Amino acid sequence: MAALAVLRRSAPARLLSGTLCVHSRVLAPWRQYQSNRHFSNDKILVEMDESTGVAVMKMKNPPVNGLSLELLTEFSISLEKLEIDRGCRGLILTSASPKVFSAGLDITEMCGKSAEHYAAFWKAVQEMWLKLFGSNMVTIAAINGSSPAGGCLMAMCCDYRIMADSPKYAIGLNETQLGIVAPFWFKDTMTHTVGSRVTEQSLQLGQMYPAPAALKFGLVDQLVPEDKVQITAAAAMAQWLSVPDHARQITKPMIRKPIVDRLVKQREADIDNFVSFISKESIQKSLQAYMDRLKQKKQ
Ligand SMILES: CC/C=C\CCC/C=C/C(=O)SCCNC(=O)CCNC(=O)[C@H](O)C(C)(C)COP(=O)(O)OP(=O)(O)OC[C@H]1O[C@@H](n2cnc3c(N)ncnc32)[C@H](O)[C@@H]1OP(=O)(O)O
Repeated sequence: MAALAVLRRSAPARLLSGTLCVHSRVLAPWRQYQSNRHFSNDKILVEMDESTGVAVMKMKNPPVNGLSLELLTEFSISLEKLEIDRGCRGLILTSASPKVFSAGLDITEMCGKSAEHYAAFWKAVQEMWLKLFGSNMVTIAAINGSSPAGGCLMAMCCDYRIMADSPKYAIGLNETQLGIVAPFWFKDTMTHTVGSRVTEQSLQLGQMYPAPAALKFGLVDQLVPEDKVQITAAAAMAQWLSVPDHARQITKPMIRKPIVDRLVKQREADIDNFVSFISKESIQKSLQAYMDRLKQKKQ
């Protein structure tokens, strides 16, 4: 059975093998899911349209879709299920909460916890990135609200980004504003999306771009009225899926595999680096002060 699976694995799956070895389309796992082709965990809701082969994945971690360990774990499991399903060709990633796509990493996961917890958390962040950035499927981010830091990272992992056209919503890698540093693979993802010059400036300043500015820099590909984000994502997906899968799936890793491999080669060192950085007293103080500022903003 395992040998058969290897034989039937698609070429791109082999190209991305290593940590990303789940991309064969040899199973029919919808039989494992509910018959209505919806499946849901606490933090992730997936609706699969069998007629189009498109899955819509909604993050649902109110109030701001903080990327907690639980959400990240459920995300990776759900994505893996879709990845091995031959009937699923495209993924639209969006938020179940109005106004926020994702507030990025859940800061409470990085404050006042043990080294073991930080290591497990960071491994889950890496896993999310490896799976989403390395996906064989067409991936479209339907950004229906603000999307700082880890939220921006998730959107940038996708092949195409559609954002709600409102200056109220901003997107960017704002880590330096928190006194922390976007790791090299966040930086690589942004460079891949908008190029070196914009990335250099954005990362140093921790710049958040209102939607119209994000469009100008190519951080997002399209702006549409808020109530048209989902339907536009579906239309864009249909266009992407009009390209034969095999050709598109061989093309995508030509660009992405070297970026993926950089992290794969140094995953453990990257985890150690994160744990040692985030455990520093000065960094803990910065994060705590940032959380206090977020809370004060409301008063
Ligand atoms: C070596 C490498 C080292 C480190 C690398 C680490 C990389 C880190 C990546 C990250 O993603 S860090 C997270 C950065 N995220 C942010 O800065 C976003 C902060 N949040 C906001 O800007 C806003 O909340 C918003 C997303 C724009 C939404 O605004 P809104 O007005 O709708 O909500 P409000 O601000 O009132 O927040 C509601 C509630 O949620 C709490 N909150 C917000 N963001 C986070 C978060 N990222 N993690 C945890 N909690 C968060 C906020 O405090 C409020 O809580 P309260 O109701 O209890 O007051």
